[in-house]
Amino acid sequence: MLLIDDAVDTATLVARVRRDLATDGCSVVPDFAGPELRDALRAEGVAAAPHAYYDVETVNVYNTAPDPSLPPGHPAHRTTERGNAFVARDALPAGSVLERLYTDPAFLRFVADCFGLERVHPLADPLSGLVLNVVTPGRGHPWHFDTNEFTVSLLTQEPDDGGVFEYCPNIRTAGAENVDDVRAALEGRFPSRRLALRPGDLQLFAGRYSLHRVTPVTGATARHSAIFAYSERPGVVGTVARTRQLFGRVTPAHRAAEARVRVDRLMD
Ligand SMILES: O=C(O)CCC(=O)C(=O)O
Ligand SMILES: [Fe+2]
Repeated sequence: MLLIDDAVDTATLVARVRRDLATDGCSVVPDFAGPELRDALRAEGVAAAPHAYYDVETVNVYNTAPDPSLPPGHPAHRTTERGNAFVARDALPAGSVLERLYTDPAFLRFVADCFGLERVHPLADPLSGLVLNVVTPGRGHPWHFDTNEFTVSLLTQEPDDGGVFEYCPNIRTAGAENVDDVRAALEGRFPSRRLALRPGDLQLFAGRYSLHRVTPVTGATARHSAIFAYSERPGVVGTVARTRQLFGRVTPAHRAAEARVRVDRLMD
């Protein structure tokens, strides 16, 4: 097993994560990666970061195009600049700890158990399944919902200051957008939580229902986090449009597969 030590009482850990996810949509396993792995992960992030695709994009929390037909005051009208940048999976070296962890069968089992799923699969997407999220000083990752129902992430480098993960637990559901609450959150009038993440901490998060952001990074050090995306169905590939936005390019696999997994009718 990679990273998951046989000595770890996985059943107890999974039970705790499931409780956290049920109540908050989020759970953190502190020190998931021990000191030696932390150094390797940090080095992998630092080596990969120059490959990040920078394009300051104007986005709303749903990552949707402007829609004048929505009523005035709808949170979709409110836009900000997305200042973070992603390194695509294919820019990480083969055999990296991140790549091995992402596809490790024991880790897949652990993730599936934590989210109460029969199985999870690494995405078939050559770019977006495993990414490094790079937030350089002065930039942040603004409030948004994820397209994926759940993600797993691992902080590989901590900023000197700022760069805090903040979220509004389960502010929307599969059946209800709750736009009044979302608007209140964007105006700082809705309860949120802040996570004090340290390098090596594993975060399991239901990001489709919990509005979240990374506050602007200050100081000299960039914030790096590895984001692991999984799907319940094998073969999931992102859309051409979204892939181009995130990485500035697409692959033949994206052109070949414009269909994608949808489990609800929420805005993107
Ligand atoms: O980097 C993080 O901790 C959060 C990233 C995130 O929310 C995302 O990539 O959708
Ligand atoms: Fe997110």
